[in-house]
Amino acid sequence: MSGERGERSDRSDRGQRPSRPTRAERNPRPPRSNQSDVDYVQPARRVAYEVIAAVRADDAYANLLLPTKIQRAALNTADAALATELTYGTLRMQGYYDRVIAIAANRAVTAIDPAILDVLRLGAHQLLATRIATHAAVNESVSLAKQVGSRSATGFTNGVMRAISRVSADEWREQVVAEATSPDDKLAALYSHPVWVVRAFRQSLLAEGRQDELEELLAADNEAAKVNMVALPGLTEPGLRASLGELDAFSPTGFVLGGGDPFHLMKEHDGTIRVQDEGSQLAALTLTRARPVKKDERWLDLCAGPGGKAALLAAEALAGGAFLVANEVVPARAALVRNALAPVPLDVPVWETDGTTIAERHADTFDRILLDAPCTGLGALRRRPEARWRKQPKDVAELSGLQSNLIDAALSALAPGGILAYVTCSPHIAETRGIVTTALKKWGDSVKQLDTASVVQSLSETELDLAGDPTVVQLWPHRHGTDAMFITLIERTK
Ligand SMILES: C[S@@+](CC[C@H](N)C(=O)[O-])C[C@H]1O[C@@H](n2cnc3c(N)ncnc32)[C@H](O)[C@@H]1O
Repeated sequence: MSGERGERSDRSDRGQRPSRPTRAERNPRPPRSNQSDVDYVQPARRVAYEVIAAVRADDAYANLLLPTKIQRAALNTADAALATELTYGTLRMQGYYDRVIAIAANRAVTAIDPAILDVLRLGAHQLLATRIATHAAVNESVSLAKQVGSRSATGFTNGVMRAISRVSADEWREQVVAEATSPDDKLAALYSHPVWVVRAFRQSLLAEGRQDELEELLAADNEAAKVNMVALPGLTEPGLRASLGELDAFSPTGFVLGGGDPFHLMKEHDGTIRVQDEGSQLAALTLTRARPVKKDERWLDLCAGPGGKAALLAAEALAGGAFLVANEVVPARAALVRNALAPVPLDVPVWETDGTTIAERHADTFDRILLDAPCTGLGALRRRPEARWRKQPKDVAELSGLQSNLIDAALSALAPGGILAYVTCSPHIAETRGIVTTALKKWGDSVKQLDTASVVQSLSETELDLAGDPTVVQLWPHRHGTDAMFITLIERTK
């Protein structure tokens, strides 16, 4: 598609470091009353396009870049919601839309100019998953193509968009399924996940005897996550959660925000309420409430950045009379931990050491350790729309080496009788049960797994539907409405 690789408009954004406004932002086109004006791109669509392009070209994170773009473009509430839906919807369903585009364009998507492919992905989303009028979706996609591609790209975009619009969403699903190369490829296509992720999820569900839930799980990843918040226990009024939203089904500290800007609320309450997934709250509380806290216990959050769980641990340590240390190897993330801890009136040192070396100076020291391990994040795909396309099987292999070293270090740093909570926001077997099995083998009768399911059930507001071996708890978006957090408690016996 050489003719489409022409001059691009100013795409100076660099994703994670949004700094200079783009030319379009500096000189926004005023809305025109003439709908047939093919140059006009509605600001919400432009913002969505710019984020999608920055995610592809600059490895930007949509959840960080989008709010900045929305603010710069001064979008009103309705347009901000539209830009968010278009961005997240397009990025999540990118794998599916690429299959549709390949059929409609009669060429592999790898043969399409990436900037034009972004235009087509955004256009396909509008045609197949929104109520946006066909003419608006087609015309504005062509306008965008004109601005980011060459003259011939305009005709190409027009042709592909019209081809997509001629067939209903249901018929497209049939065509895409007909081209799938295997049953797993069919699931990957329909639910827009990479095949290796589909297989990894099946393995995780299989470990619980719940493999029949696979399609439900894949579908749940494509739903927008609710805004879940934590109210730090002991630092907020008991009735606050109910006054701000709906109480969480399981977490005794959480609620689903009823409306309004969560960050504004967070400021208003001096950081004692903050955005936090319900599963993350359960993970932190599983450690702090596994058994009654004795005064002066020593706690460690080994991989604390950006500090969401550290803040909850600190509130619980304050209530129980324990000491807490937080550790985070990346200095910028350690700064975020300090910010997260600021609302809790407890002196929490924040160390910046490599967690794998923690036992060199602090062996046999801590009564409770949270190891919320660096992981692929495959359990949080609802909230990180592009993550599924960015992660690769090799990431699992790399991370599992680090996870094994961290769990060993954490077990060495536990005092005899102390408890480790090993947690990941990934359900991948290699990052969860695999890591734990290896550590248990290595440590023999010096450690034992605890009945983690009983601990989680005992602190939960209502009973959770948990399956399989009770020494591990796997939460799921489709079953619990949480991220797919994995939690297990291990006690050091000697
Ligand atoms: C899953 S995140 C922790 C999330 C955190 N518990 C929270 O709730 O906000 C894992 C963290 O581990 C950090 N990390 C990675 N390797 C590490 C190491 N060797 N030692 C300590 N921290 C590490 C990462 O920078 C990342 O901030």
